[in-house]
Amino acid sequence: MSEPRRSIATVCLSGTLEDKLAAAAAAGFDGVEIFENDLIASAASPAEIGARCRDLGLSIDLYQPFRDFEAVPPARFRQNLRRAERKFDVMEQLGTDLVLVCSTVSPEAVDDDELAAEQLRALAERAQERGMRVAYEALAWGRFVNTYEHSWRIVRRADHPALGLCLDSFHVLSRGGDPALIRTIPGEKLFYLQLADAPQLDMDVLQWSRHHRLFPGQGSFDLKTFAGNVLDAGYAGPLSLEVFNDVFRQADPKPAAVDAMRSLRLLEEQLGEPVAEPAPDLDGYAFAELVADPDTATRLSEGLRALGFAETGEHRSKPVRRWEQGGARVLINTSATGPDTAEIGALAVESADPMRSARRAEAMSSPILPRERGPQEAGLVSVAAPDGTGVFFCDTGATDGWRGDFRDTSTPAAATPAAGLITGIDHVSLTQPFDHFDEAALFCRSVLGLEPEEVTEYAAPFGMVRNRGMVDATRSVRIALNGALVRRGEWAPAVRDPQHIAFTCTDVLTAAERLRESGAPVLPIPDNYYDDLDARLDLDPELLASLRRGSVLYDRDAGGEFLHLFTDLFGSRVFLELVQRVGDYAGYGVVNAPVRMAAHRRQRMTAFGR
Ligand SMILES: O=C(O)c1ccc(O)c(O)c1
Ligand SMILES: [Mg+2]
Repeated sequence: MSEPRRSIATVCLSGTLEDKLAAAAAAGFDGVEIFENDLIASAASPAEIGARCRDLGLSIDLYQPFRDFEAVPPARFRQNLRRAERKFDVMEQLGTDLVLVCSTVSPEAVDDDELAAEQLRALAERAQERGMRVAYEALAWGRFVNTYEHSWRIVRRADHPALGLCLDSFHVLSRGGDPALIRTIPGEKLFYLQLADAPQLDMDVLQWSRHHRLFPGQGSFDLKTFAGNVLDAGYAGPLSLEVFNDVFRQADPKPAAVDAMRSLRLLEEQLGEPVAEPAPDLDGYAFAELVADPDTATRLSEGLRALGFAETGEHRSKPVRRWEQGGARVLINTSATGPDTAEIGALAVESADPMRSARRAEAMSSPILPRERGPQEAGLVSVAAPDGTGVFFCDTGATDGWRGDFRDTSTPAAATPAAGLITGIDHVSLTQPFDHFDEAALFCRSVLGLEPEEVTEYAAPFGMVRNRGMVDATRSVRIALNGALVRRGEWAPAVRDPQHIAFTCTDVLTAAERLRESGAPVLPIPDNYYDDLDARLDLDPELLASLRRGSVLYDRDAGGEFLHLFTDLFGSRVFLELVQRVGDYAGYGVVNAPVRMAAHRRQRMTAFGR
């Protein structure tokens, strides 16, 4: 397969037609499908739009959709032909030669393949006279034609060189269709390929299609097999994204188009295209960096010390200090301007080949961030996740590694009672801005090579929340993505977009005991929670009493158990967690998140009287 052309339907993106074209071009697409409504609302003439696209380096690969054309009575058919000629005029000015006709949903249409084929043939004949072609697409909810097999029977019957098929992965896979037969269709009859993923939802297929489509790799459709069959059949047109999605329709089109491009590259990679070097193996976190104002940083430092961390280094040129315990490393950067400010500025992962990680990121539409670098400082490479969090690729063991950027300040660690129980970073949890949840998952997947885990949705005090873990093959790097299911209202109490670092702890109950004695800022968990644990899980009374005493939360799954505790908030959104996985527990204690959220709300109310 030679490098395919990449195309995107304007319906995928938010804004006016001009906004959409600019975003598609900036993200590197070769072409667009112009959705009719976008053109109709534009003040630019079709010829001007055509010229704009040429200036931007975009071809117009398809004009769409032309609806309710076929299998109608003669009077309607004459009107439809007239309508088609007007659209051919538009296409001529745009400079495109392919129109998409989707299978009829009209109440006037009749169930007559012969008639449908005959009328489509007449349309193709008119198109051909004008140097154009018609791609017939079976909508999953088409009145009579709703499978690609059926649309192919009609196209074959019509037997006209200017009539072929448009295959859309959504319409085939949403109905559980078998894409294997695509391979039997001659490649020259496959005029166009539209790609969309979707989450597996049990709902009306039209609603599903119009609101919930996703870019490839964001949902659960097997697009690799689908697109592979289309290419194997000899299809030589563009790979085109056609994603109707309520969130993307209102999201900034520039990053959305970049995300779309990333999704196509990931799919091409799955199809065997060498679009990027493979993601190197990861081996845990090198560090996590918290950026805070000086006051909040002081409280964070005290919090880390209470958890048993020791300050071990000071950055040579930046206001950053290094804290460590076991394999857990946290940088505290005091460059934020307060008040009450702390956030996770960056994550750093151990990469088997940091430069290869960086090249892969660039190939996956995540440019390397420019970085100021002082003398004697390592050439660390980082990229930005969609939410702005920096991601560094490190080789901590290397002689010129990031540690050298710090002057050692190791003073004998203050003998904090909890010292020694923390061994590393288990996961980092990031709340995604509403518009970026699926984008973040795709970033983790395509750039970092993490695999997505199950999506969990739960009702929390301030709204529905989605959670999805992203994890590497050896489970050494886990990122927990969280996001609201609907855009958050103005009623926004408690913690906005919380973020936290979860440390691996060898014994959370002992840690809790010691932290309690030392007066560390452990988040208090109410009795109701423990009464319910007892009712649900019938835990050993002694264990239950220890959990309750230490404000330790508990969960279990098929693989094992999970004990965890949280700290209070530092600033308005950051907190820390100690976690202990017993056996093969795979989750993140999501079931306990609502209790934690309400507890943080109480903490904020007490601290600020609001
Ligand atoms: O939802 C629709 O109407 C619609 C229109 C054109 C398409 O290509 C499609 O897949 C769906
Ligand atoms: Mg389609």
